Amino acid sequence: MTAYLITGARLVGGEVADLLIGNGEIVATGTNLDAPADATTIDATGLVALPGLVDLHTHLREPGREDAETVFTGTRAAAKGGFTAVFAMANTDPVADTAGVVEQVWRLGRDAGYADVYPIGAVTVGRQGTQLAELGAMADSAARVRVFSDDGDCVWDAALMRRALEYVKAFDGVIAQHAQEPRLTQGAQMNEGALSGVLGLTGWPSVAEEAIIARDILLNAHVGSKLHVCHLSTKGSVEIVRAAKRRGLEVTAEVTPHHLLLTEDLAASYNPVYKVNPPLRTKADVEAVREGLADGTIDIVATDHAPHPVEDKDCEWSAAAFGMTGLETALSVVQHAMIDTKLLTWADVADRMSYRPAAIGQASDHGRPLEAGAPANIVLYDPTVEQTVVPDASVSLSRNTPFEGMTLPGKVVATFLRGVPTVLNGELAQ
Ligand SMILES: NC(=O)N[C@@H](CC(=O)O)C(=O)O
Ligand SMILES: [Zn+2]
Ligand SMILES: [Zn+2]
Repeated sequence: MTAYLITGARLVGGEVADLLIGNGEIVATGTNLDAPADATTIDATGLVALPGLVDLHTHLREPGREDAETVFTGTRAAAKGGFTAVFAMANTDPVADTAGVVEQVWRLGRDAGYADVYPIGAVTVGRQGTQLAELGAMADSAARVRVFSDDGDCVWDAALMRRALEYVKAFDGVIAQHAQEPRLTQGAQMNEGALSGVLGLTGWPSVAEEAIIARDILLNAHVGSKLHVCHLSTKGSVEIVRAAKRRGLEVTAEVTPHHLLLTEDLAASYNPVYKVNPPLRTKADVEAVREGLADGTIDIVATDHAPHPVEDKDCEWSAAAFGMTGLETALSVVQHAMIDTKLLTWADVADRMSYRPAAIGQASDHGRPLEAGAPANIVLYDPTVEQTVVPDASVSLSRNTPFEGMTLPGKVVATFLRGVPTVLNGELAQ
């Protein structure tokens, strides 16, 4: 295994240091390190060194929709975005609701070698919302599932949600909820407000998200388990989570890069690339989720990378699939929305995109400070360059990025997974 000496990197605490990598680990950090003669030196002057990013919410689409993405292509996109671990959502075909399917996804990730894949198990059989899936069998499987979600759909039945929260206590699992009250969002196409009226598109009201979040926080307080809120998108949701945390109630929450940057106005184009669940909201909501992420109310950024093939997006708005890709652009969007606005520091970004998602998902090899003895999961990032987003430059199988044509700051220069480069000089290494 090649040893690497990374020189002159800026660590998240602000200090400039060298990092020596060998045998999959960080051997030493500091200056004038004693590198073996055959070590490959990487000049990281001017680059930020972050712990490998961890995405708690990725759609890899395999099995079933290999025309949109596979574990191989999705983890390549992850590596290009600086991620060393991704949690793969269960809304595949077949649904990841058994030990067999989650083990298959886990193995595909291991064989691809671009990022560690942690399968998320479905909460209910077939994500149908009626009967609990084999949560214990998935937890005990080789994939060691700890995060469960019916994402794409809400676990709407309060009794079932309660039982799921109770059940996962046995193995310290967490239920990640897609908070969407189905009766309030029937046929919903975009954020509900003045604009949805003008555009003639059925609205998805904020209260449909907030009502489920409030209910689940209370349910979880009642049973004493672990609740995680997926892709929180409204000002009211931030206020509910903030109040719950003040009261000492256990809940964690995520926001996507697109909800940190984009607003519902984009729907006026009727271009389905901007159609996503939950929908893009208002400027006030964007400001609130930024503040929530800055003050720790929202724990993490998660991409909700949701690749779709052209035929599912290149159609009339109401017929198009919900979802946007996001792995390759996540760090640049976070720099633009949160660092360049002085709302977060690089140390905060390490916290929101590596330490905390790894802790919530119990990915113990990941989310560790860049110190001697830690697995060498590292991203080297150049915050000084700018790039214009070109969908065809993506290594994902899908092209549905809402950031097309935007010029965003930053570039991932290198990604290391346990000491092996998955990205070098800004390109996939293998
Ligand atoms: N976010 C989306 O708009 N779509 C996701 C499902 C989901 O995350 O709810 C998908 O699987 O395509
Ligand atoms: Zn969802
Ligand atoms: Zn999702």
